[in-house]
Amino acid sequence: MALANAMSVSLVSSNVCFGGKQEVYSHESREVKCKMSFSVYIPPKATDGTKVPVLYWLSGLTCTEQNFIIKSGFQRYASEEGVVVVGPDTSPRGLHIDGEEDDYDFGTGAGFYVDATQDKWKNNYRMFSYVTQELIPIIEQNFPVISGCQSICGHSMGGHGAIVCALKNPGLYKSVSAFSPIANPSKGKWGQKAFTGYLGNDPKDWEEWDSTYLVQKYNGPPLNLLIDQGSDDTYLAEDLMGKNLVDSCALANVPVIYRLQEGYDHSFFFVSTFIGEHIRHHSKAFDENVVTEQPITATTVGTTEFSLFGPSSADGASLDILKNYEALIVKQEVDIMGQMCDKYLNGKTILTATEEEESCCSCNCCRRGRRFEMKLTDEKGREVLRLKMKNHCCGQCFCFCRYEKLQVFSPTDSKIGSIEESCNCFHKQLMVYSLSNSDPIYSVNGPNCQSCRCCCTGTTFSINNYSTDEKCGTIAKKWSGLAKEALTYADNFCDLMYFEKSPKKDDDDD
Ligand SMILES: N[C@@H](CCC(=O)N[C@@H](CS)C(=O)NCC(=O)O)C(=O)O
Repeated sequence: MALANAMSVSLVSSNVCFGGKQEVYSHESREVKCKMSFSVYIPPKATDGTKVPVLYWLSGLTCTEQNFIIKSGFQRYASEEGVVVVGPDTSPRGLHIDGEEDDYDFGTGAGFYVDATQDKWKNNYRMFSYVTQELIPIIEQNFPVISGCQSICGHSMGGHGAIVCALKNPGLYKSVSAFSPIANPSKGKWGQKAFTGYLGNDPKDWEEWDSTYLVQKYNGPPLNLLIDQGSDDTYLAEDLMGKNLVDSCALANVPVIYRLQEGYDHSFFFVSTFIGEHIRHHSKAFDENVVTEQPITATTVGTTEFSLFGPSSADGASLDILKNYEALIVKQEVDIMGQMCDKYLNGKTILTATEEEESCCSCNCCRRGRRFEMKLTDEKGREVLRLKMKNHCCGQCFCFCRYEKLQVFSPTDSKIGSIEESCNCFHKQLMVYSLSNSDPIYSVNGPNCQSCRCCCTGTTFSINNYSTDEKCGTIAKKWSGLAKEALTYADNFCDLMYFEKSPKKDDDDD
């Protein structure tokens, strides 16, 4: 009976939105010992009671449960992806604790998602336990969500709160994302003020609530961590310091995609621009068949790139995922590759590329110019990378010096790099670019024959590090007959790609 009361919620408002319902509820909270409000968006897919995954949203300083539901426009994407979205208030309210209402960045509207230890605050300012322990069962009891299928994201104070909730509860969330998180609160003025008040004067005690320290100890399943940060955010240098968290992730070998978005500020205009991408990121993580985790960091849309393998590493970006694999097979419509695979790939870690989409030109002369999309999957069939080529036919069908550009994306649709065919009439050369570098990171060098695909029985392409010219891989192209060669674009690209250990790494190992 006591449990039923603890779980009961009262409807405050309900509005139809993108075919679903945007609602607000209140309830008496066990953890923060006052009445709390939270928002719940129920997508059309779940309005008949069908259970769907749930995404928790944590807002920033000064917000209630209202700001996000009014300003971000997230409902369009939650409706499309079929995700329930829950957004709690940012602190307890109306407790008449001395000093509670004095500042916008402490007390009311500024709970910082910690469990306070200081006398004045410790009975009520328990937003961490509220979000991670009290709210989840309340939502599972009262709304159509799949138990245990949840992710978390947030903005600023809430962005950091989301990361801390995930770091302190390994495996509780399938993925985590943040907009402009207060990433190293022990070092910034917002964080120092709040932590002193809630946690006391000893900065050592703050480390338990600071993501930049916590990530060093993280030892759980993949976090699937995505962070967006505006480059023109006025709080970036003194309060947010996302780069500290990224560097800490690099040291701890915890993957993070950190995107510095050129020109954006700290406002909900920024959140509303990228909230669709975040919801899709979480939606992919709910799908067990997709690897949202990349072994490296960090894409940016602007000119800056952080890499988990050293801030100025030229081959940063997620193309490094290929280093985890020893070979890539391009799957063909007539699978003679099986025999080859058995022969050459026994015991190797492999990726398989499958062409996804064929459209536009069916005429043979245009087929190299048509749009296509190729999925690279690991041995468990989980997507690791995606290659896309936009349709750029026609008019050039008989030009030998065709300029082609293949875009490389992560499974969550972040652009990682590109592959371009250089304009050389005598031999085939492909250049592999990461996002921020103007120079290629690898070159793929074909034989000295433009039309080799029509006359060779087997061909080898070498993959070289562009700056050192060291060979780091091979593409073995096996001629498989005219009928089959005409079937896919994929087999024009390569049949079998071996990634050799780079000579430099071998040296290091010695
Ligand atoms: N200068 C702001 C600082 C607080 C702020 O920027 N809050 C962000 C989160 S850290 C926010 O979401 N504000 C509410 C809104 O924009 O609707 C203020 O005094 O309100």
